[in-house]
Amino acid sequence: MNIAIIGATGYGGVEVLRFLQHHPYVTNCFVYSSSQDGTLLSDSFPHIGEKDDWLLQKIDIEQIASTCDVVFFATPPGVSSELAPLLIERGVKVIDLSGDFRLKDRTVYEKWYKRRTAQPIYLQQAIYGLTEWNREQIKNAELLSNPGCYPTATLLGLAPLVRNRLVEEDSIIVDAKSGVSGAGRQASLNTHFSEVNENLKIYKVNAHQHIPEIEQMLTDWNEHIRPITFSTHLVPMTRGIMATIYAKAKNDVPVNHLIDLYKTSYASSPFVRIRKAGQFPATKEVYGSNYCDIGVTYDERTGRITVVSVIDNLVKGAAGQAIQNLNVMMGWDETSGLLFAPMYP
Ligand SMILES: NC(=O)C1=CN([C@@H]2O[C@H](COP(=O)(O)OP(=O)(O)OC[C@H]3O[C@@H](n4cnc5c(N)ncnc54)[C@H](OP(=O)(O)O)[C@@H]3O)[C@@H](O)[C@H]2O)C=CC1
Ligand SMILES: CC(=O)N[C@@H](CCC(=O)OP(=O)(O)O)C(=O)O
Repeated sequence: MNIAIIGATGYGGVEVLRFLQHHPYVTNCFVYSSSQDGTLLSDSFPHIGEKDDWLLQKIDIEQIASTCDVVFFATPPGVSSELAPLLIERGVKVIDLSGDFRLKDRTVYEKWYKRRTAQPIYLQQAIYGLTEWNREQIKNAELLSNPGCYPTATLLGLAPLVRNRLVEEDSIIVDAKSGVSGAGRQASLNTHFSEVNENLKIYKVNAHQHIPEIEQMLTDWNEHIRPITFSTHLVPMTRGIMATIYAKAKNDVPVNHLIDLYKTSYASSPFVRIRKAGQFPATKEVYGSNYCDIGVTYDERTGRITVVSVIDNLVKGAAGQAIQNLNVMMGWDETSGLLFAPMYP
């Protein structure tokens, strides 16, 4: 199988290549760039090593469609909504890491992303790739919309509670933190060293573009869910997301029941690991891996459940989940090319 990566000079794209170069069913990866064609990808990223195939090529839809079976987009908003339809029309499967096809309602996308949406026909065709909860649909996807990093951590943490209607529908609060690689490779004032180092910042308060993506999935699971409070913070670390989630339980629920529920919910999901009672995951415990680790508890005093969900934003939150989805789309073992332990410390 031949794969194309558009946006390979970015953090998400080069992570896709890092995993695919050792994938058992992928023969070749070709890399494309809108600004650096003619140069070697290893000039930008020496860590991946040199290979002639990784000469960055101009984005030429006909050439890509005649060479590749699947195309990954790891590009900023607005790129895949233009280019992906041209590939789909030519019979090529697309896996999009951007938010262009995630929101089904055009007006919601335009409000939160402040830009024009993709064509409605493709929004309807796109399958949302939260692998653990959408495998049946993903199997038949031609256009796969990979979830955002914060939504992945948040939705995996909330799914057992919301799907089983255990929490008050208007009580969900998510306090989320991300490492700086979540903002991509492009330098900016907000992400340069002196702004981030020894600092902790809240940003996009009540205005983060991942709010409607999370609510869309939650209301699919339980139509009574009300708008959530969702806050994002930038932390002086390179990788990692921690979503700390609070919700009011409808009834008292012993911690051991909660843990059993989470373990049962994810029994067939090799990349979700549930901590024992009283234990909570840290971002380093998933660093560089495709795992989502979850800890959960109940506070009898307040009647609230606390869930802590951690991922590596570039792996389970982007490239790793995208490859997990490729595996499901192709009927391969879901873990192909992805089963390795996190790096620690
Ligand atoms: N970073 C993260 O943790 C996550 C990112 N995402 C999403 O994945 C996508 C990629 O993110 P990330 O890798 O971090 O971003 P980066 O900024 O690191 O990389 C994006 C790449 O897109 C390419 N690009 C820019 N403009 C265009 C264009 N007009 N046409 C084609 N290619 C273009 C650039 O490469 P070149 O100039 O060579 O073409 C650039 O290297 C984004 O949509 C992001 O929101 C999703 C989940 C997590
Ligand atoms: C730390 C940081 O800045 N993170 C980014 C994640 C953006 C992202 O992944 O964007 P889409 O999912 O919308 O494509 C943010 O909070 O906007």
